[in-house]
Amino acid sequence: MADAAPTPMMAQYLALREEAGDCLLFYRMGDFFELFFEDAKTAASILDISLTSRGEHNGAPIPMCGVPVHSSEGYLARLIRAGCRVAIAEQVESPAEAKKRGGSKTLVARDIVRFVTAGTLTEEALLEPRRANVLAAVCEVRGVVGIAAVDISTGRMELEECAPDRMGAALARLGASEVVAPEGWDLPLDSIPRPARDFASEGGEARLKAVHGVATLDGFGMFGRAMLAAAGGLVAYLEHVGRGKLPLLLPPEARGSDTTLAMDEATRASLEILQSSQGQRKGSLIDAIDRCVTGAGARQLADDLSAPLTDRQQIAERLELVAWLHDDALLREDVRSALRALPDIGRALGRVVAGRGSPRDLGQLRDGLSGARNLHERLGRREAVPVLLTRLLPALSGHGELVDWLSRALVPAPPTERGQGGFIAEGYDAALDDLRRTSGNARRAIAALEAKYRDETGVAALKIKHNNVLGYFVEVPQRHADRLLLPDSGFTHRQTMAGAMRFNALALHEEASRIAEAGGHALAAEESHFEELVAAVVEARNAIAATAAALARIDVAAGQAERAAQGGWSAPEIVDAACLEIEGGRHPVVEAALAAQGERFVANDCKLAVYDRLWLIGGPNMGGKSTFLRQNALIVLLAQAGGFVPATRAKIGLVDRLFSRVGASDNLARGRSTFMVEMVETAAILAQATERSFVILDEVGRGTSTYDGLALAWAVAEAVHETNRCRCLFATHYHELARLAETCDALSLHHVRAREWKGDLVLLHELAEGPADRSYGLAVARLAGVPAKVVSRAKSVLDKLEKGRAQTGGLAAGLGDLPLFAAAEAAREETCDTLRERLKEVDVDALSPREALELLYQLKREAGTET
Ligand SMILES: Nc1ncnc2c1ncn2[C@@H]1O[C@H](COP(=O)(O)OP(=O)(O)OP(=O)(O)O)[C@@H](O)[C@H]1O
Repeated sequence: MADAAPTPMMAQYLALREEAGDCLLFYRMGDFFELFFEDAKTAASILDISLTSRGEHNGAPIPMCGVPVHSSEGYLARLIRAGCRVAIAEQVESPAEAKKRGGSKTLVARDIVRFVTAGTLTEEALLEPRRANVLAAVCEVRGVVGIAAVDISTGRMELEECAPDRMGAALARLGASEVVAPEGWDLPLDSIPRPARDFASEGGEARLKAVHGVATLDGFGMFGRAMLAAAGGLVAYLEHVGRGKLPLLLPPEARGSDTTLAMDEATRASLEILQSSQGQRKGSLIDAIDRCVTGAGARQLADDLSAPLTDRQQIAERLELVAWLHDDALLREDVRSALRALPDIGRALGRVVAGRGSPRDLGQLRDGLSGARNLHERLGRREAVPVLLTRLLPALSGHGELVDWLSRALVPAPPTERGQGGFIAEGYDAALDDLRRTSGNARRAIAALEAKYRDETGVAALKIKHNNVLGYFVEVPQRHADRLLLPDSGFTHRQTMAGAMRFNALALHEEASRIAEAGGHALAAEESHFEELVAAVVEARNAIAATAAALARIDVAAGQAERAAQGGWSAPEIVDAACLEIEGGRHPVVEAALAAQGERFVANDCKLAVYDRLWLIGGPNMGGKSTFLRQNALIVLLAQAGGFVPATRAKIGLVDRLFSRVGASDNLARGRSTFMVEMVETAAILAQATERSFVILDEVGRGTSTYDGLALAWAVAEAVHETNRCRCLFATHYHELARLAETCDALSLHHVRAREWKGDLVLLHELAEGPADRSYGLAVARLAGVPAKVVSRAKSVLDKLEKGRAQTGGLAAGLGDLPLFAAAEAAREETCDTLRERLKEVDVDALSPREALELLYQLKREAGTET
């Protein structure tokens, strides 16, 4: 049977559906957004709303679900969080316009007005106040990866270039909620393919110039080809989702890859910087640090912690500001309470520029900018102001005219809805005041009419009411209607209701028209004022964004100072030498968790130097090894982010790259076994750590058999010591590794202390010098509640094993005569050198093809046997 021709509505729907691509289609019908077919099934199951059906398509019922327009934001938020993207199809003409266009049966025209995607949100309700929302575009140009990233809720845009193998780390730092990349390219995980032609450097450059109305980008910085290509892809995608309308984009900043402390994805995850291993903010570093009083401050702090600095001067400037606010508690509280009152002007600006601003957003800009001006006055009066603050201060003022204008124009608390008017202040526009007066007078006149009609008719229950169908009308109870029904009563019957009758009257009609007319004109006047104010804000967008950024930076510093004061933290000293001297160091997250249970954290020292750069740390399970490793990495990170650190004293030699390989993190979701992940990450460390890096390695080799594990741990420790020569803390359960201290002169042995007392294990969480005397695995097992029978059986197995070890010399028995790592390397180098010598001697031109082949075989044989 041939398919029936689709109804006009179905045809319209299907065309829009096609255009929506892989997004869900929200199809506007009256007060609802409706979803059909597969979209309906997906949305109904995510939103947990009922799935119904409406009409038929090709003989089958069409699945349908819908959400009310007025509460659609909440539903959108849930769909976006579940990983969906949504195309919004609105009615783009009124039913009256449709009728005029094509007769009474004409379908209202609809069009996709916008795509809502995770990376392109601006609505307050859809965004988390304390988290940036980043959209990134990546591509590769001649072996260089370009990354463009923007937080369109605030317009901040940055461009970056890196080698292909550093792309993962760069994307991990950005933590983008959406990534686009050219189709056909080997796409990074979960990215959205976009047409490759969008990612052209010339096109990107032209787009950026057009957006910012400049003839050259030189004023913003130096941008490589790959950066511009990525920017092109980013702007093109934004044009696509906004249907040609671009959101707020501030001038791009180039972020050099060596200006920030490099950390790969595994390191970020294991240090739990922005989220805990469970994927929540609770339990993360930022959760333990963040004392910002504004959302913008919290977002800036997240950015700082994701990208600590490597420039000593810049770090020192941030620290100076923190110290200034730390040392003066009154000043700090003053600044914080001023900031606390300020609305999020960065995001209000984003909405206004994107064309989705409300009168409330303008009100927020007025309050935020005038608050910034006040803060400027207060801080500007101070003497001996830190360098960073003197640079930030000018950005806090300078909006005088705009603030005054907004203050005059707006009511104190403007509404979010602008359709109803009522946001322009009285006294701002005399004509508007007149219109309002007219409609106000007319309202009063209507009240007077009601009294008059009651008098004339003698019906005390007479009321003048209003609805959208009849407009204004007179209503009386049925039993009093007779008098109004008389031919000369002056009233015309309109409607009979159960128990009541409704009438019209000439005078009432006139007053009603006056209200309607004046009201309409008043709304139009307010609308045009709104547009004027929006234009002024758009004009000043870069300066407003600079104010928002300055406020955020001050909030971060004040928050860091507050955190330091609460925890007794200290200002780190940043130096160039490759040292790491921490006295009384603590782990901010573990310490807070212990404090919540009324327990005390034991502070520990760490003292690494060029001549003692690798600490091998042993000791019982649960003894605090991992905690110690991480706390030192976190202290480095916090210090280079420009904040105080949880230690009584810290002297930190600048670190270029930070690596953390902690615990056997399962990554089964990615289809790799625990051990494989461990080795991949270890390989990355060995390949990338430099003499300026800091590495923490926790139980490398644990994920495989004892011999393999020990052998790998041994070789990795040696390589780190001899080749990478970085500062490193290495926790291990292999006692045998202690023998490395005999050959590696910059390696020393340490352990976390424990004691057995009356058969119970007491963990002291205290770091001490020297090798661990023994392991306490069985005692820990008992502590954990492993049945006594099993523990005692394990004890007899252990006794046997230990007896065996005593006889054979143990696991590492044969290692005494192992040549040093460096010596072994040198031997390998030597064989390479003999080959090199042989090759040097060959006169290629004098060889016949046959001889050449012969020689090649011979060289290959030698290389094979010698290595
Ligand atoms: N310095 C400390 N002061 C007080 N308690 C601590 C300290 N360090 C660790 N702890 C406590 O001990 C627990 C275990 O610490 P951690 O995971 O660091 O031990 P570990 O030696 O690495 O153990 P394993 O070898 O089993 O991985 C922590 O969760 C914390 O409660």
